[in-house]
Amino acid sequence: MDQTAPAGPPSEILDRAGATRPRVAIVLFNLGGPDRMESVRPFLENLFLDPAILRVPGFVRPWLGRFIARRRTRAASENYAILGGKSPLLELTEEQARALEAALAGEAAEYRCFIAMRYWHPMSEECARAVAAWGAEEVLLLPLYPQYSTTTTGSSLAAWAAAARQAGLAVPTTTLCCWHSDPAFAAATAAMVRRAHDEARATLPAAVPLRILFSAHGLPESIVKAGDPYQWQVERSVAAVVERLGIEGLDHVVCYQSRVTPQKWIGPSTEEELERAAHDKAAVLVCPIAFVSEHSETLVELDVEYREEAERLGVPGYFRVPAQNSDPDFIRALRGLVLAAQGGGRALCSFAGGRQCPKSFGDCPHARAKARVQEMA
Ligand SMILES: C=CC1=C(C)c2cc3[nH]c(cc4nc(cc5[nH]c(cc1n2)c(C)c5CCC(=O)O)C(CCC(=O)O)=C4C)c(C)c3C=C
Ligand SMILES: [Fe+2]
Ligand SMILES: [Fe+2]
Repeated sequence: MDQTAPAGPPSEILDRAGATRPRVAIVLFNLGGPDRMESVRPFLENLFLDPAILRVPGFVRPWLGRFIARRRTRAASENYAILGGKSPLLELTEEQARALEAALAGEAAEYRCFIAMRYWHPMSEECARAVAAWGAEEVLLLPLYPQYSTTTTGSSLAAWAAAARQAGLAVPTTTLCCWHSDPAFAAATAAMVRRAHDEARATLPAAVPLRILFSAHGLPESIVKAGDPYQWQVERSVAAVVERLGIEGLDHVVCYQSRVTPQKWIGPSTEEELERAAHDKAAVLVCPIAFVSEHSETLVELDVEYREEAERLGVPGYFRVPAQNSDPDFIRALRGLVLAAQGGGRALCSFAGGRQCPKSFGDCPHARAKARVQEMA
């Protein structure tokens, strides 16, 4: 993806009244994914060499990270082969970027979205150079992870800080660390859940109960015990969506998918919840709650692997809520987050220069968790 922009001086950007408009770069973070089959192994190496992911002493990491990546390559390659030989994550993020720019057109600032993937291109270095070349006067860091984890947002922000320094990018920077309970995000997600719930209900016999499995990416339990706020924030997101749904007696549960290492991960696992649903003779509606784009863990793990498992177990129905992608209500929610951050009305957490998280974003125990990750690096 070519993020380079013709770099004109900021003063060339005028609003309708002829006044200058400040240039604000919005940096969208996501994990990234391989762009062809040959990239699967180096992508996995980047992932498992990250100290935020593989928490072992630094002298072991290069060897162990490459070893785990090599062992994981086959299973991951099979998944990307199902998706046509690459991850769709970059294209979907580019669509989100263009949709968000369109939603912000006509505002008092000139907004442009840039993408920084953590483990495959375009990564932070390339992105920071493009932001500098564009002549950004302000930067807003917006992770496409609603919940903060040291393994995702924390790792991306650390990579960005190093890349921005290297690119000589020294402009005021605001960080939107997490938006797990943002009312517009919750409302957009609830609307998607409701549509899928109604469709599922319409195809099921009245006697068959329907249970919503809010399925989030899992984490090793040790990371949560070390202070990572992710699980707590996932629970907050689910509570906000369920409240918005307002369905009395809604049968729902939070569960965790995508375990990839042998340690103990947080639970219950999505597989365990499929077993429970089979036992209870309940159909399931699976709602991804920590991903806002489709990718291998939704399109393969949820749509192929867990679906087959549900059939094998005799779960009487298996349905899925799509990821947000460029859903207009979701893009409007992102727009609201950007404007609130720029307006200073809901200035952010400790990452935003020591200011407190606003109440609507909940507690923000990130700084402590972040410090621990840096100690391990
Ligand atoms: C110890 C390993 C991993 C942790 C911890 C982890 C956390 C985590 N990941 C996401 C979101 C995504 N993960 C994706 C791919 C992916 N993740 C891991 C491992 C860990 N993730 C691997 C090995 C892979 C590669 C795919 C595979 O081998 O199965 C992706 C992108 C996938 C794509 O198709 O592009 C996303 C997105 C979250 C939200 C999270 C913790 C909060
Ligand atoms: Fe992951
Ligand atoms: Fe925060």
